[in-house]
Amino acid sequence: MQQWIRKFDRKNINRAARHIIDTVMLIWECAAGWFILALVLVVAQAILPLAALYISKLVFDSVTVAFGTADPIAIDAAVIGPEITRYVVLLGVLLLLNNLATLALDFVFDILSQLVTDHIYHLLHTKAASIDLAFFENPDYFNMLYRAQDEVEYRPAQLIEALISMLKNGISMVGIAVLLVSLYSQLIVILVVASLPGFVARLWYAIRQYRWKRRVAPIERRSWYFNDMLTGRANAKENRLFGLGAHFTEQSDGLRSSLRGQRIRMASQYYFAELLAQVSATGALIFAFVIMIQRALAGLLTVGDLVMYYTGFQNGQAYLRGFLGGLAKLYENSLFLSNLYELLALEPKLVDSAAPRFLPQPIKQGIRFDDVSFAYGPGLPNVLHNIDLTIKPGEVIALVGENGSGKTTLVKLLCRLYDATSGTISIDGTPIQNIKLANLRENYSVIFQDFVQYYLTARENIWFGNINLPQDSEQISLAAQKAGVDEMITQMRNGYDTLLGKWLEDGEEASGGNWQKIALARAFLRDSQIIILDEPTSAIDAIAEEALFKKIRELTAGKTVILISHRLSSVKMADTIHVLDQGRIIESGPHEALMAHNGQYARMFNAQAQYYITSVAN
Ligand SMILES: Nc1ncnc2c1ncn2[C@@H]1O[C@H](COP(=O)(O)OP(=O)(O)OP(=O)(O)O)[C@@H](O)[C@H]1O
Repeated sequence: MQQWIRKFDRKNINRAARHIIDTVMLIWECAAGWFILALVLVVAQAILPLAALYISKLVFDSVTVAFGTADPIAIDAAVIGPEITRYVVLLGVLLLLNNLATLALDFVFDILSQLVTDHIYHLLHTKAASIDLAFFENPDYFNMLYRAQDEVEYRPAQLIEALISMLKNGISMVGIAVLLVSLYSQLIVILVVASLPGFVARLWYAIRQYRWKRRVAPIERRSWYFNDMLTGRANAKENRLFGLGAHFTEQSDGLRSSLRGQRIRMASQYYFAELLAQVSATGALIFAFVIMIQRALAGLLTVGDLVMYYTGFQNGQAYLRGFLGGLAKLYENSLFLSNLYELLALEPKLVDSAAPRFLPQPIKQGIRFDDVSFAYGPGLPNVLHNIDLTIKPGEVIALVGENGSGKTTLVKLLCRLYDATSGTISIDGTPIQNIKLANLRENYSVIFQDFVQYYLTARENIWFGNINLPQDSEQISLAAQKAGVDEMITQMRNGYDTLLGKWLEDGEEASGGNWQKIALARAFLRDSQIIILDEPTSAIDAIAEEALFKKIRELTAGKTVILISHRLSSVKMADTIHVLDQGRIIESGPHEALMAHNGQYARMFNAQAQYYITSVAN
């Protein structure tokens, strides 16, 4: 118990209170009108049953009086007297109104929940689109995202439900409290004390469940990963060819069974606590009933009073249970929403400086890396060391080197997807941190090796390269021609409006090389000063690749081009080739100079050439 009290400390309460207020504000922001309507209906729903209870007491009393004065045999069902008739009609109207209010509230609650859930998704998506790339390479972020997303479908709805339930039951409870105090004030104490165990059980369970969910997020994500691998398209081929299906299923079953075991253990503890709460509530009801019977026998209560007080106590228990349950649920949901607020509180670190500049059009002096070093995070080793590099405007440069030598990282720094750990990257003398981020990125046209295949139309796939153009711009097919994919697109069922990929109905699948050419077309569409192609032809056949690189200058028309490729024969036309090795530039120069130098580049080039000669000879 002590441990539990420690857990339920002031900090938790403050945090929960803050999140409840935040959530109410959030509901207000996106659905003020519906929220007000819900409140009106809640008040109606709280008052109507109380009024109905009072009217039913009047009916009972009138019937008792009629029993005392009239000959029961003579009482005709059709003639029950004007007073009783009035009460019964009124009772009927009140009950009907109450049912209508309940229905209307359910409907409003449904709409309210959907509006709030959609609004939260909007906030989540806006946040995910604005934060730094670094977040997406960090498991902590994915755990946070998983926790926030896992709950977003139903937590806001539950929170609204809890709020509504609290309000409704709270108002009704006050009415019942007044009624019970008028009979015997201690009844209220019995009511409250008997309801507390249930409240405590729910609160205890909420905190346990919240902590458990935080702890198991990585395991749940792992289990989802196996689910994706088994049900997704990406792994379908390998699963079959390597026979991995059974292995992944076993892994997934193991994780799910461990999670299930933990869940069942927690649930059984909760139901045991709930059972104790029910026992205390039933005991309290019987005890209160005995007191009421004593008072009736003493002549202090009419039969109508007895029925009203007994029903009132029973209802009071339900209202109090509803109120405290609502409070516990509110607390529980606010705890879970803290996952969402934690995510929404993330702020990008890569932001504009106080007075950002714009890139000159055109760039005159070029790009400079001065003594740039970089590590992907605190405590991680540097993957780039003291890079000095100059790229003149209009120059075509190539970055080559073994896997993991740092080529892509260098380009990511230039795009300011990360900031260098030390040293400066500048364009025309201005450090890129001082250039407006949106303007900097507008000036790049980048295709990374892990380019995106959008399961949308071919047109959209290319148009995404420059969404400032109209979607029917002729430049889209020109870009496709440059990338050598126009013919393939026009031959598809709906030409540029053909849906690509097999994700949606009517989609047509493109080959790996054609997907890559479409990505290239996307890069060519963008009217930017700097073009970065990171292994842009890895999936393209050798002839198409050769043709593309031969006319790269023509295709890029005087722009600054950075090429990354492992096929050295393709990039030998670059003005300057920089060879990276373990995060350092070890050689730089045009192809001929590097060959004459007979260093690492010459060794790599000769090795590849040797392979081609051997292949041809065979
Ligand atoms: N997000 C990341 N977090 C931590 N380390 C990373 C991350 N991305 C890359 N690295 C590490 O940085 C180093 C350089 O990787 P980079 O992708 O820049 O090499 P590369 O030369 O482009 O390789 P490849 O030719 O295989 O594409 C590698 O050691 C890699 O493991």
